Amino acid sequence: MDSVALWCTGALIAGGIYWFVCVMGPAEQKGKRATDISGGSISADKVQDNYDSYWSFFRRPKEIETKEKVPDFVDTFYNLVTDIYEWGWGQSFHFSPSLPGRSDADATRLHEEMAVDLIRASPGDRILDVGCGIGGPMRAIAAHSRARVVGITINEYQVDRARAHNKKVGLDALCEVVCGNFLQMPFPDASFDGAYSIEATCHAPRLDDVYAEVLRVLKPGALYVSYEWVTTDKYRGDDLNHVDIIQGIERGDALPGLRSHADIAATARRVGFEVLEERDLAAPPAGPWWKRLKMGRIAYWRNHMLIKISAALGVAPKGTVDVHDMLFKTADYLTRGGDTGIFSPMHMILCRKPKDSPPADSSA
Ligand SMILES: C=C(CC[C@@H](C)[C@H]1CC[C@H]2C3=CC[C@H]4[C@H](C)[C@@H](O)CC[C@]4(C)[C@H]3CC[C@]12C)C(C)C
Ligand SMILES: C[S@@+](CC[C@H](N)C(=O)[O-])C[C@H]1O[C@@H](n2cnc3c(N)ncnc32)[C@H](O)[C@@H]1O
Repeated sequence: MDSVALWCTGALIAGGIYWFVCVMGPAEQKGKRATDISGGSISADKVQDNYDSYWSFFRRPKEIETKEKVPDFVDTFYNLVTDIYEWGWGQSFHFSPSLPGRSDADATRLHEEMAVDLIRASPGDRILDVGCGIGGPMRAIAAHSRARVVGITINEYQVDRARAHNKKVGLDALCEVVCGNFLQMPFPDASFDGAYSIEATCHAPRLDDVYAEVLRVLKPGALYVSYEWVTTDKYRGDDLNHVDIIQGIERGDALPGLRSHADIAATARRVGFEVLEERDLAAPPAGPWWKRLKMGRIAYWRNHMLIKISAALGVAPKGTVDVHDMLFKTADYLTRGGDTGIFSPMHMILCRKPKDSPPADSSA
């Protein structure tokens, strides 16, 4: 073998090792690899059909999409994206302000701990996580506060992932996960000492419905904090660029319609909460939450190639390439939402259930 051939063989072997160890191996989250990407609870041969039916929700005029259909559409979305999120982002499916000199993992954890500090959870309290994903926030919050956390998600696949992670890190005694709809929760009235929702209630077709359910299951005097996805006061409905960005965010994130920051406190009061504080956690001097999205562009391209190869080899389900492509475009809309300042994923509202709150009307 001459020296050129030897060189090429060496380079190929080194490249292959790099590929498997650095690229296929540790993605954002240890334990998830490109080869593990599935369609959640959807069988591999149905992923493409489900992706197509996800899009049909947006192709029809809004009026004929009833609010009853939204939870199923959201469930389909999370079957399609959960593995890609976990692989490419981590176990917490939300944003956080970037913190100079701190890692993304630290920024994420501090943003989660702030939620549970705001509701003043103590060891032994029973706290509700409304829309818990695969439980990244739940585990950080249980470890930080020693409160018992019960999470609810509409997506069965997320329940399995969350339970597996809880067990793996020895937090299954503090963390419980339930599959259900947060618009009709399977919990008795006044059964929680506090509640939080992190970037989840934006999926509710009517915010009143989820806030009223949270109010029902809280004990009188208990606190609830929510990080809401909203349009800010910079958003102009007559600016075509603004409308394009917001519609792009809605399509790529399974949102039945983004709400204005001005609607959040009004809704909380309407259902019976006292509003203690309201603040956009993305407002200056907070570091840009979208910085992490911008910096990920090279990694997205690498991910795209990996998914294409996996799909071509029949390892990843057909349709995964389209799902990844949709997320790639969504990252751009979200970044534009951040750059223009017309969108915030962390409009924080802190509420209290009044001490003298009457019991929910069970005859209604
Ligand atoms: C709260 C919600 C989800 C917020 C974020 C966790 C996700 C929003 C957009 C997602 C992503 C976009 C680009 C993907 C990239 C192309 C891929 O290679 C790796 C995963 C992404 C980075 C992915 C990760 C999660 C998001 C940032 C919504 C749904 C209400
Ligand atoms: C973007 S994820 C955020 C998850 C989690 N809060 C986190 O930060 O990691 C939104 C979550 O809301 C859940 N969700 C959306 N609509 C729901 C509904 N109607 N009932 C229950 N969960 C719902 C999704 O299943 C998902 O777990």
